[in-house]
Amino acid sequence: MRSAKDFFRPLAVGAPTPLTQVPARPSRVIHFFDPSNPKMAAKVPGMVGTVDVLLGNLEDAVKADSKEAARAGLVEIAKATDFGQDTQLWTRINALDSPWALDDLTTLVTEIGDKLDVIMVPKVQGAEDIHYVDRLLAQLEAKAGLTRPILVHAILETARGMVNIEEICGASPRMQGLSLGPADLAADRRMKTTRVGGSHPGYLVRTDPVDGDITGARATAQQDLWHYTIARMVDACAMHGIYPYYGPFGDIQDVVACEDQFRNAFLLGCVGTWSLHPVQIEIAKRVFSPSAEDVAHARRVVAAMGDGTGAVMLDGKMEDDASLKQCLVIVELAERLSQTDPALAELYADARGATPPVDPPTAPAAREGAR
Ligand SMILES: CCC(=O)SCCNC(=O)CCNC(=O)[C@H](O)C(C)(C)COP(=O)(O)OP(=O)(O)OC[C@H]1O[C@@H](n2cnc3c(N)ncnc32)[C@H](O)[C@@H]1OP(=O)(O)O
Ligand SMILES: O=CC(=O)O
Ligand SMILES: [Mg+2]
Repeated sequence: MRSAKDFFRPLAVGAPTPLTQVPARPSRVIHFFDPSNPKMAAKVPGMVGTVDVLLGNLEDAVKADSKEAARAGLVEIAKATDFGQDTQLWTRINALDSPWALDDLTTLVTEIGDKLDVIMVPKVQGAEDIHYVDRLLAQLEAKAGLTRPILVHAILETARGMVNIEEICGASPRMQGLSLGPADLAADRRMKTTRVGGSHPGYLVRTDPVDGDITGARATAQQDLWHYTIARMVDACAMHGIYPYYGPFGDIQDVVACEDQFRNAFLLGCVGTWSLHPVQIEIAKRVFSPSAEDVAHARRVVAAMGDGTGAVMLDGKMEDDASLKQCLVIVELAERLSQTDPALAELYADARGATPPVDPPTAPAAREGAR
């Protein structure tokens, strides 16, 4: 364990000073591409500005004999591309127990460290994995003369990683966030599924039999296999001031279920998700941006709550300090997204115009009468 006084000191002489807060940049959609695939690589420059994050993937989904080509391809793309202010460049390196991880880190930080915002580390098992990457990154940053620390994002995709989730989140000031890795996590937990994310028709609840007739018609409802895991991840991230993300949704054609899964994660507190195919980009951007209706309602509550204390009635519902805090989450997110997304800025400005007038705060005497 490091002393609190040392936590924000660089881990190598000449390395940049660690950040005390994770920059709050939009990351609704983390778009994966394989830098060794010429067709995908060619599309990357044209995607700048259309996604919040472009992620050059070096790990799973890149063939073993293409690992070096993917790494070299990413270096080439990063050097040749201006990512502008609104699109970040991330990478997913190979697993720390693979023969490629060390070369991934060494090459990427020394060659394109000034362009890389976040390094995603797969199959993180505990704080020791983050400590290893943390020190190595500091040495490489010092060697490369970087002035800004590269942040670290861990994928939650082993049972051990789940058990150690809090210590992973708090292992380094570099920690930017966590993503759910449902495919590897399902395998590691020995879940009996064969899908990449999403739920399963066999995971359901059924209503009780009527008059003891167990064979009669009984409604069932499919449940979310990932509810516990996502909720756990959201709490751990919130506690440590870092960001939670859904991960891959592998059924590219089922855009409807993809949207549902993303929305569940958004409602539970995730800030973004991965897109594996261009068709998932707009879904992710739409779902992880609050709706105009929610923003308009949240603004009404903020206006109605005045100094933020006490209770008021709005549309027949009680609002108070706690519901105000929820509304502020929505309003602040809308304002942040408006700074980088002109279409959302317009949408949310229109929502302001459409906002119905706020009822005057209910006077204590009137509230008495309403009881
Ligand atoms: C499960 C655990 C994990 O680790 S998930 C993360 C790792 N997996 C990935 O990163 C997968 C990334 N995506 C892909 O490899 C492809 O999208 C897969 C799913 C294989 C589908 O590819 P394909 O059969 O070519 O799709 P398609 O014919 O519909 O493509 C249409 C055009 O779009 C392109 N495209 C496809 N995916 C991307 C992408 N991620 N980024 C940029 N471009 C993409 C295709 O190359 C194709 O281009 P064109 O029209 O032929 O010029
Ligand atoms: O890497 C992602 C996963 O689901 O596994
Ligand atoms: Mg995985």
